[in-house]
Amino acid sequence: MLLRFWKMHGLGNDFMVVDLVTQRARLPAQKISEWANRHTGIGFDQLLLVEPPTHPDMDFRYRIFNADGSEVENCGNGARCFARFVVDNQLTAKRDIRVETAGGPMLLSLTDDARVRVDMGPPRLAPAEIPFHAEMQSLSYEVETEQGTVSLSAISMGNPHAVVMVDSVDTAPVTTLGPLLERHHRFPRRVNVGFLEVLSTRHARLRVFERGVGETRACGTGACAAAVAGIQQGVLESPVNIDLPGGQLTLEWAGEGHSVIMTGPAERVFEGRIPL
Ligand SMILES: N[C@H](CCC[C@H](N)C(=O)O)C(=O)O
Repeated sequence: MLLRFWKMHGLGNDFMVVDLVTQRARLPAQKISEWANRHTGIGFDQLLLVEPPTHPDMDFRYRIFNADGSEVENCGNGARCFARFVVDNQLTAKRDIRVETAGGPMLLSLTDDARVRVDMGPPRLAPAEIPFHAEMQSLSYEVETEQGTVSLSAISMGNPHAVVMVDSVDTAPVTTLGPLLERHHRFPRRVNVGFLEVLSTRHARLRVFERGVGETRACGTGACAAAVAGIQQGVLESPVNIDLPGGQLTLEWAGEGHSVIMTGPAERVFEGRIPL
C-alpha cells in the first residue's frame, strides 16, 4: 500500500504526520528510523500518529515516535502540528481538540492569528514521576558527570526534561554535555536536556539536546520545562517568551498544580505517499 502523510514542522522541529483514522496501517518500528533518515528517507525528528481515541471524552489519540524509533509520552511542537493537521484534513470540525497521549491529556486550540495554543497539563516535579533518581524533590540537583558536577532542574511534561542554566546558549556544551546527561543513570528512561539563558524575567533563549534525536531546532516540551524551572527559581515570570534556534514560543504557568500553556506556529511543508 501507499501510506499518505504530511511533512510538517513547529519552529523547525519537523515531523512526519500520519492519519490512521481514515487509513488502516500497521507501522513496523524499524520503518520509523528508516523514514527518519534525512538522506535515504523522508527525514524528520519525530513521527506523529493521529488515531481514534480510546477514551470517550477525547477526540483523538496522539502517539509520538522519536527518529530512533522510541515511542515517547509527549511532543509540544508536534501537538500544534497535530491540531493543524486534523482541522485542515477535516478530521474534526472542532477548534478546541482534546487529545490523549501516553503522557496525559492535552487541549489543543487554534487561535485567530493562525498559531496554536496548547494546554500541556501540569508539570510533574516529584523525582519518581520524571523519573529521576534523587533522595528528595528540589528546585535543582547536583549531578556527577564525566565533565564534572552539573546543577540542573528535573521536570516532566509527560516526558522527562533536565534544564541547565547557562550564561550563553551560543557557548553552551550542547553537543558534549547533552549526550552525557541524555543517558545519565539517574534518568532511568533517558532525558531531554535543555540549556537555558535568561535575558530578562520575561525573555530567555533555549537550546535542547532531545532524547532519541539529538539537538533540534526547537523543543516545545523543553520550552515548557525551561519556563517552569525559571519561574520556580524566580528568574522568569509568566508569560515568558523563549527563543529557540527555530523561533519563539510563548509560555504561561501560574505555578504548581496549574497547566503550562504553550502558544506557537505549526506549518505544513508538503504532502506525500510512501510505500508500506
Ligand atoms: N524527544 C522528546 C519527544 C519530542 C519532544 C519535542 N520535539 C517537543 O516539541 O516537545 C522525548 O524523547 O521525550
